[in-house]
Amino acid sequence: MTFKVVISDPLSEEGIQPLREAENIEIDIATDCDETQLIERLQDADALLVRSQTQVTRELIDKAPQLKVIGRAGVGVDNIDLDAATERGIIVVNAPDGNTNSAAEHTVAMLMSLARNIPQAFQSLQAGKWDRKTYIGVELKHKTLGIIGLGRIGAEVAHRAKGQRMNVIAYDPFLTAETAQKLGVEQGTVDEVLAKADFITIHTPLLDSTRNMINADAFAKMKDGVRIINCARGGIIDEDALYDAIVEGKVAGAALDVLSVEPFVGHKLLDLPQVIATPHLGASTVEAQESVAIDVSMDVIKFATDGTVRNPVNMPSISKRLLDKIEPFFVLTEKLGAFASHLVDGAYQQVNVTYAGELAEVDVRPLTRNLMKGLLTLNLGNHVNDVNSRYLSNRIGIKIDELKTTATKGFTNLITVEVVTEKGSVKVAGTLLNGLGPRIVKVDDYPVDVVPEGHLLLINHKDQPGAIGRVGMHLAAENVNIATMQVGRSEQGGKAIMILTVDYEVKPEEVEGLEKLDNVFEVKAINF
Ligand SMILES: NC(=O)c1ccc[n+]([C@@H]2O[C@H](COP(=O)([O-])OP(=O)(O)OC[C@H]3O[C@@H](n4cnc5c(N)ncnc54)[C@H](O)[C@@H]3O)[C@@H](O)[C@H]2O)c1
Ligand SMILES: O=C(O)[C@H](O)COP(=O)(O)O
Repeated sequence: MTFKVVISDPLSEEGIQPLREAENIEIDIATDCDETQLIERLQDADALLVRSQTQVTRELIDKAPQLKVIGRAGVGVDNIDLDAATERGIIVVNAPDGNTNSAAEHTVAMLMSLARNIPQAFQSLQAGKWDRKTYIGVELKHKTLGIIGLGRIGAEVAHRAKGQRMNVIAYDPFLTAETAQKLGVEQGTVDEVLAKADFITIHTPLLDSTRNMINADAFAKMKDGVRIINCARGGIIDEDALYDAIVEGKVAGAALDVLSVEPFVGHKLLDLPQVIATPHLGASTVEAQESVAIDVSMDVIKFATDGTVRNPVNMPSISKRLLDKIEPFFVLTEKLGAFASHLVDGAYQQVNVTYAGELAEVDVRPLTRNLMKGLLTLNLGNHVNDVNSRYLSNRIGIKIDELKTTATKGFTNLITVEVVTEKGSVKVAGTLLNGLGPRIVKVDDYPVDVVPEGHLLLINHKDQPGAIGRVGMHLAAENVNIATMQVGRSEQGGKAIMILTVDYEVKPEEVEGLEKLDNVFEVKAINF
């Protein structure tokens, strides 16, 4: 089957070459489309690739029925409705490293242009003037650069600023004293950065918590004559407050690559002679564009090939090292969840997943997401996947606990899921047998050895002579062939279970017939 990729913003031709060369991938370049036309092109699309221009709204996502991946050839994903994507189980990937250098270099270019009035001076020359007085600048050496957001780009800017012999003070909630020391940067609070800096550059994402963070209050805390650079995202600076601060003389100048609404042609800030601006060019270099387009193309190819990606945005990424350890267990976790889902009645309230043995040492969250996918699919359908299983569990109100233990009960690895519902609970344990695949080894208190494949019948009954025979006779009369049988009991003459593998899916009326047999308490049909 062909995997269709719609590209709605201009991407580097070299960068999308891997997609062109990939087998079974069809590319549809939809860069000239309006929204209605884009929705039409998305009807049979599996993936959508964008930059910052296309607004990937909830409405657009809702109207793209086959969409599985949204690729952002760049860093910022504020143009993509991540919640809507997650709810639909659509994985969003970006290219977090490909444009770091370009964005940092652009920031430095803006910093220098701002300090030396280069764009204004050139404009004046173009206007036929030789004005050397108006455009007197300031030096960077020994000035303080305040960096808000010391991630990939912020850190690169810090390196370069040190090269200009600037002092650097930075605030980032994740900045450790050790990293600050390594970068040669003073660590400060936001207020300290605002108060000490001669130049302030912003490198945070646009989030609810960063929207308008540089507002009138923040300007009031800054030095008089401060200069501001924003090559991150429009909306982080309150533009009216910046305008006022410049007009009042508090801020000596601003260099802006981004504003809250783009394109920002005609914005009032552009009328101020202290403002220089570029039309969102931070990532616009040949190198960065090729790199980010290759990164997302490779992730789309990976997704189309094995359903995994390297740079997920709406679920935690899994390092290669972790993936090597946990990948074999995905087949077990999904089946454990599916197995348990067939055994419980009532709305799920609590799910406890216990990991024992070799798994107790690693990050098991991806396995729990996969187990929840298995558990929810029976009732919610096939749109449940590893991306949205946590979201759907939260929405339903299921509390999930992950536990780790060294008590392996003789297995090298053991995963136990306990599902508590309003009507009761069930506990299923499974293991991955080296070379033999997954096995269910315990159902509630009954030790069993079941291969979770094909069509299973789980029969709760009383342990007494003839019970097995009656079930066998009944199924024979219904022409249901038994391939394997497992019997487990907690004590002689007590409650027991039979787990049968049968050749075909058992019909509901056949299940009802079994439940009418003497001393049969409950029958569940499980189909993998
Ligand atoms: N102008 C452009 O063309 C261009 C190019 C690339 C990236 N960007 C923008 O730059 C942003 C940063 O990119 P990056 O690759 O460095 O991302 P990053 O994730 O590596 O770094 C962002 C940093 O911001 C920090 N942060 C978050 N909230 C903060 C807050 N309230 N105060 C201080 N720090 C905070 C985070 O802890 C993180 O370290 C992107 O989100 C994107 O919007 C713009
Ligand atoms: O977030 C980013 O990666 C930059 O803002 C680049 O955006 P662009 O791909 O539209 O140039």
